[in-house]
Amino acid sequence: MEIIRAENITKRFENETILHEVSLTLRRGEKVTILGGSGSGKTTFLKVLAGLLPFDGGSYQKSGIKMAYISQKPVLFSHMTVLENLIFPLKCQKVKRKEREAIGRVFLEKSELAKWADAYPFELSGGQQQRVSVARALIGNPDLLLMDEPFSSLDVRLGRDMRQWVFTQIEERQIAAVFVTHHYEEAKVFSERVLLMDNGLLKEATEAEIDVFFGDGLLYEDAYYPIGAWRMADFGVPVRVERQVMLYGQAYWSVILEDGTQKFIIVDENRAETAYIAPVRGEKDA
Ligand SMILES: Nc1ncnc2c1ncn2[C@@H]1O[C@H](COP(=O)(O)OP(=O)(O)OP(=O)(O)O)[C@@H](O)[C@H]1O
Repeated sequence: MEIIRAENITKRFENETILHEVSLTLRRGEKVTILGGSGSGKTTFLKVLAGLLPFDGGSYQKSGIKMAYISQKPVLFSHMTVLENLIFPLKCQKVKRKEREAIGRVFLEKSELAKWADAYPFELSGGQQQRVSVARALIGNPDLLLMDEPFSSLDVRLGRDMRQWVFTQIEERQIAAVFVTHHYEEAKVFSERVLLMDNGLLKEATEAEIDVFFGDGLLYEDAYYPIGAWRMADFGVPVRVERQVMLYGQAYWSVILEDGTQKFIIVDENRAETAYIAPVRGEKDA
């Protein structure tokens, strides 16, 4: 059974078109991952699906489902305790106080937050606040979970444990989910369907494109260049710039070193004095 159908969604901010006729249909319990470069429009699309942003063109239909949205950064009510924040969705669903507090305490236990039940958000670290956000999204028993890199602010162990817990909940309760991530393992493990947002266009991603996205290679003019391990260039090395290659919004430069070898480099715009040099086709980095 279809739960949402978004067709040809166009979204503009001022005069710039951010989403170009993006379509997505989801069935009950279906899980998709969306990958894409920074600024490609993933968050914008997720917010449109969540009903948090209006759109300019296309159509969006939902069957009467409960949705929850987990943003990159936690958004909690500052005047409510952790427990009150957590059980807010149950309050909206008119679950009795005693019952919702009991459910809340189980969720607090699962998210290793039991001792913070009566604390206020400002007393928690960013990672702890995010755990409250994640638990709050699940507690209301959603049919569809929209997740925007929810585990990226957690440390490695907690991120892994939370991810496992959320994935298990999604599986057991047949929750449909749209998951935006930069994490290879998350994308592969989580869903069979991986979509790629490329400058506001959403398309199915091939295995090769997924590998490219995760920095394992560069597809250019039908050739595949492994670029797995980045090396920092000595900026003193003179290079002759050949051409620029655009890939998922990222500019690579093909350059020739003095000894004639060709390299692909990414110039880190935040640190103009550094460049990252990648090995060219066939070359394995040490
Ligand atoms: N409220 C806004 N007003 C104007 N422009 C916006 C607004 N929100 C987002 N944008 C622009 O829309 C584009 C897409 O942003 P979006 O946050 O959807 O990207 P993203 O793919 O989620 O990126 P990231 O992976 O870095 O989170 C960006 O160029 C961004 O600057």
